[in-house]
Amino acid sequence: MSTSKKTAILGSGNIGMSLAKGLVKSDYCLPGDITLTRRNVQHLAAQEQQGFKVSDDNFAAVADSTVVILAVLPQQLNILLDKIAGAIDPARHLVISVISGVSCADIRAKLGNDVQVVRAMPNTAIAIGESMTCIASDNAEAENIAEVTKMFKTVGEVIKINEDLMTSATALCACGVAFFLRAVRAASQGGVEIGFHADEALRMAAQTAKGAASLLLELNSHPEQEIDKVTSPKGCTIAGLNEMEHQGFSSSMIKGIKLSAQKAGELYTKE
Ligand SMILES: NC(=O)C1=CN([C@@H]2O[C@H](COP(=O)(O)OP(=O)(O)OC[C@H]3O[C@@H](n4cnc5c(N)ncnc54)[C@H](OP(=O)(O)O)[C@@H]3O)[C@@H](O)[C@H]2O)C=CC1
Ligand SMILES: O=C(O)[C@@H]1CCC=N1
Repeated sequence: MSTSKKTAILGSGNIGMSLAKGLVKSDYCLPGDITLTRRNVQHLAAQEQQGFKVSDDNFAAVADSTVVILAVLPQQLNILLDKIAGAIDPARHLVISVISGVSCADIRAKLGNDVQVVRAMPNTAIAIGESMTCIASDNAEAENIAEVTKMFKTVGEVIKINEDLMTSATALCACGVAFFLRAVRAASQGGVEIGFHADEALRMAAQTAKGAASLLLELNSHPEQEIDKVTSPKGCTIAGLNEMEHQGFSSSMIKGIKLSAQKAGELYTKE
């Protein structure tokens, strides 16, 4: 990949914008290095004010870039690929796709067999540099994989996985943000029931969740190891925890993740 940071983010919705914000916040590149596209370009006025280039012309955005990030919905992809195919130069462009359920081979089938494609599965915490991003490719050169890893490492953690695990990564890490947020919301609702105002309950639940996750990451320990330290014999933690398990807490999380992974693999229809 060229050392140029000129990047086109095609499809600047929730994840495309989160990525753009994160890359600029981490000083990976400048707003002016990034062209954001969407069809309703009027919604990008604020980003234009911040120095990003904005456009509804995907072909021109690709022609002006070396890195092309695909960030539209799976059902919007084929129309987009048909539009940009003529602007892609395999010798110049690296294509990165964050789209769920679409393989590198699916993208090459539309853009040409020589195009190097890397799939990346970030999550919305990328906007604040806290993403868990999984990357995979079946044909990109080591140098390009290294550059994509560097890019996403500026905005969180990166793991390289086999492409056949990308739909699983989508469920666990990308959808996972929503799953953990719902858990935090539920905890805060419990907090209101036992006496706290909603705003303080939410703050308390969120910081507690952050601390719990940090224990695992910083001590490299297992959840049950840390849980054992909290559950005093005959105490209130084990009483609450066991009641949650009787109500299916772990089971519902596991079943939800399995269904999400299955659905992630069914989002794209080849044409
Ligand atoms: N949201 C998330 O947390 C994550 C999402 N993903 C994946 O990222 C992709 C986008 O998801 P998400 O951001 O949630 O969806 P959004 O609907 O928020 O974003 C999609 C964007 O694409 C734009 N768009 C649609 N068609 C075109 C086109 N032809 N040219 C340019 N822009 C276009 C839309 O704007 P307009 O209608 O104005 O064109 C919209 O802003 C999906 O494939 C999803 O699987 C991956 C990881 C995490
Ligand atoms: O809900 C979705 O389909 C996308 C993919 C991962 C996160 N959001």
